[in-house]
Amino acid sequence: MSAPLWPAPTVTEPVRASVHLPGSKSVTNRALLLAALADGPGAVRRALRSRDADLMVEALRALGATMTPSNESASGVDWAITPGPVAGGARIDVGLAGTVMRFVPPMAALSDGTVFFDGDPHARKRPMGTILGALRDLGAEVAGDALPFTVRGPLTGGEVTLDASGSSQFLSGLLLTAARFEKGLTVRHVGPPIPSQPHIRMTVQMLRAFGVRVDDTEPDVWRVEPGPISAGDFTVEPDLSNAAPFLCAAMVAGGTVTIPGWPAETTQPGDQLRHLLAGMGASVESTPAGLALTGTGRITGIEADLRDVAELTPTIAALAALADSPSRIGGVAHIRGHETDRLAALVAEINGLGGDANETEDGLEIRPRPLTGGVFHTYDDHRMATAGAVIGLAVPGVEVENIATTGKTLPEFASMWADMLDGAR
Ligand SMILES: O=C(O)C1=C[C@@H](OP(=O)(O)O)[C@@H](O)[C@H](O)C1
Ligand SMILES: C=C(OP(=O)(O)O)C(=O)O
Repeated sequence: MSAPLWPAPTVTEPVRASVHLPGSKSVTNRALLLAALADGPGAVRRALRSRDADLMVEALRALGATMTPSNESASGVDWAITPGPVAGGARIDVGLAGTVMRFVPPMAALSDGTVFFDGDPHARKRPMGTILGALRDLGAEVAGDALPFTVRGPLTGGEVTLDASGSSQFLSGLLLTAARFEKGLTVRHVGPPIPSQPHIRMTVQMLRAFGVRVDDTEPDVWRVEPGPISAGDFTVEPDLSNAAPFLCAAMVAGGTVTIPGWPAETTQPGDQLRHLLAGMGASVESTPAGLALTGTGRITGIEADLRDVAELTPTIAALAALADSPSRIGGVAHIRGHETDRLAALVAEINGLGGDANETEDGLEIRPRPLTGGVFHTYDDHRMATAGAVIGLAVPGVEVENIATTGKTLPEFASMWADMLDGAR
């Protein structure tokens, strides 16, 4: 059965909207895991409710934590979390969530029982070998080099060397549980640069917020001291990567989109949107109501290395396909291992609408060419779906396949999009 098609709304008038975004996926899934490993009951507030976050909650429950929701609303959910001894024997569904497949196995290795992991069909293709190899080097019994696999501890920690150039999540995953290893952990990265560095800073900063001592003073070396993870009360920031398509709407249609609650300081890579989108023609300012982006409907192409902000690539590529000058995006070879091969998918779908894009060794080249309507395939990738919605704003007749795939990180995307555009059509 083919997936349903969503007729992407086209705009004819400038947009004027304020868009409240729920919590960051990356912050939510780190906070939930740290709270489940802490030394007593704690709370994670305004946590994202989405497929990836729900998979994390179920994984933590399966490993022995008690997770109780309250105050559920459009801005998220508050979790009361009581850690338990990490239990073996669990079967964990990681879905297509990188944060679940890379962050939970080191926690599972605290148990001396076998824990089984599997996920969506495409999840079996996402790279796992680096982190599973590191767990093996540290003494865990690991069967498999990709999903499905089993992990059995306990491991006591120590030192490990790995090449995290394929995903920053290999490193973040090890660091998040490391304080609970008897000897702590020293991780040394050897290889090409690690992508998504802000996500590593997010890991280190959140570990410190939970009372863990981390030394990151030496380049490419991280030392986590053994000790308790302190229970506390943690509030999640809005998801700035999911702000991307909404901010882009003001660039495509003209007008202003405001995102309330944009943090003054943050480790989220989405914060870079302020500079990236300004470089493509927007004016961006902090206002008392939030971050406000004003666009003119004209988009300038971009030459950018997106290694640090790799998850923004699909949205930037969508804008580039609507720009009036060529774009060149580099530094993102590793996103071939994201929810889908994003470089291949973006080229296929932009060109499928009559565009002019090609892959390079580590990115994309996109040249201006008028686009026409058609089906925008999404490959179960939430960011492909939102990229299709951005293109559809300017191109009549774009139909986005399986818009429900946005539920990975933003289940309300379609209704939020419609609300934002109310009055602009
Ligand atoms: O740690 C995280 O929360 C993430 C790290 C990044 O992964 P990569 O380093 O694989 O790009 C990012 O793209 C992903 O969306 C979320
Ligand atoms: C790469 C992404 O997700 P994941 O956490 O599944 O790696 C993403 O959200 O763009």
